[in-house]
Amino acid sequence: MILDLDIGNTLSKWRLKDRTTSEIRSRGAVWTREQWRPGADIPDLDVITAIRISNVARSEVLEQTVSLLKRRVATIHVARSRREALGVINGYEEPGRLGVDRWLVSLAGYQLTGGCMVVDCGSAITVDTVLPGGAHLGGYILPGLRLMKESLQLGTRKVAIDPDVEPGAVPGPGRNTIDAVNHGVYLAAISAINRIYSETCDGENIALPLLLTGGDARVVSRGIEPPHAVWPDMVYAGLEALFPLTVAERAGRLAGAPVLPEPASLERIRAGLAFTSLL
Ligand SMILES: Nc1ncnc2c1ncn2[C@@H]1O[C@H](COP(=O)(O)OP(=O)(O)O)[C@@H](O)[C@H]1O
Ligand SMILES: CC(C)(COP(=O)(O)O)[C@@H](O)C(=O)NCCC(=O)O
Ligand SMILES: [K+]
Repeated sequence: MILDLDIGNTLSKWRLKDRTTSEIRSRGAVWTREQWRPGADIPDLDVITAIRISNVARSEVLEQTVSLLKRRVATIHVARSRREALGVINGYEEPGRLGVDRWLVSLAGYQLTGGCMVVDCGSAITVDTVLPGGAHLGGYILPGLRLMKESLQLGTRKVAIDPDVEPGAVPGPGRNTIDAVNHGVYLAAISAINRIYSETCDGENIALPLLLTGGDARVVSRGIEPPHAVWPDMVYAGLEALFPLTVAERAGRLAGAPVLPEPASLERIRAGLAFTSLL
C-alpha cells in the first residue's frame, strides 16, 4: 500500500493507494497545526511500503512526520520544487522557492493537458500557468476564502463561505454582516481568477484549458466563467507523476483526472476582456 500525504497550511490530507490495483482504499484529513497521532489519525502503517509527501507547512511538521514514519516504512519520497521536471520548466527566479504544491499541480496539469492554467483554492488561492512546450510562467498568490474572511474579524469565523447563488450569477449586496462578508470575499476571489485567466490567455495568445483544485474548488467553480474542470486529487496526481509506483502511474495514467471541456475561443475570451475594460 502507498501512503500519499498532502500537508497544506490548514489541512493535512492523506490517502491510501493499492500498489497493485492502483485503487484508492481510504482517505482522511487532520488539522495541520495539531499533532499527528499514529494509529488514530494515520492508517495502519504495517501495510504501507512507500510514502510520497507534499508539504508546504512549517518544516518542523515535515520533519516530525518523516521521523515518525521512517522507522516503519522503507521508501519515503519528499517532493521538492526543481528547475525542471517532466518537461515543465519552473518559471521562478529561484525555482526552489515555488511552493511544492504549486509545482505538483503544475506538473499534473501539464501531464494531462500539455499546457494549462491551474487554480488551487486552499488556505491561499494560487494560480499557475504552464504553456504548451512546458514553460511555467510563475503565477499569483492571493488569500484563500477562509483567510480573507477571518482577516476581517467580524465574528463570521464559523460561517462557511458558500454564497447561495446560481452558478454564473454574481452575488448581490449583503443585507447583514454574514452575507456582506460572504459575498464580498467570494466576489473578490472569482473576479480575480476570471480576470487572471483572460489576461493570461490574451497575453500568451492561447485559449488555455483551466483546472481547479483545493478544499474550496467546488464553491469557487460556480463563479468561474470560462469552461473548466475540478480535479480534487491534483496534488496527489503530481506525486504520482513525479514518483510513479503502480503500473497505471508508470503508464502516465493519473488518478481522478477529469475530462476537460473545450476552452472558449480566444476571440470570445478577448471580447469578454474588452467588455470588462470598458466598464
Ligand atoms: N471539511 C473542511 N474542513 C476544513 N476546511 C474545509 C473543509 N471543506 C472545505 N474547506 C475549505 O478548504 C480550505 C482548505 O483547503 P485545502 O486545499 O485543504 O487547504 P490547504 O492545502 O491550504 O491546507 C479551508 O480554508 C476551507 O475554506
Ligand atoms: C502559496 C502557498 C502558501 C499555498 O499553500 P496552501 O494554500 O496550499 O496551503 C504555498 O504554496 C507556499 O508556501 N508557497 C511558497 C511561496 C511561493 O510559492 O512563492
Ligand atoms: K493553495
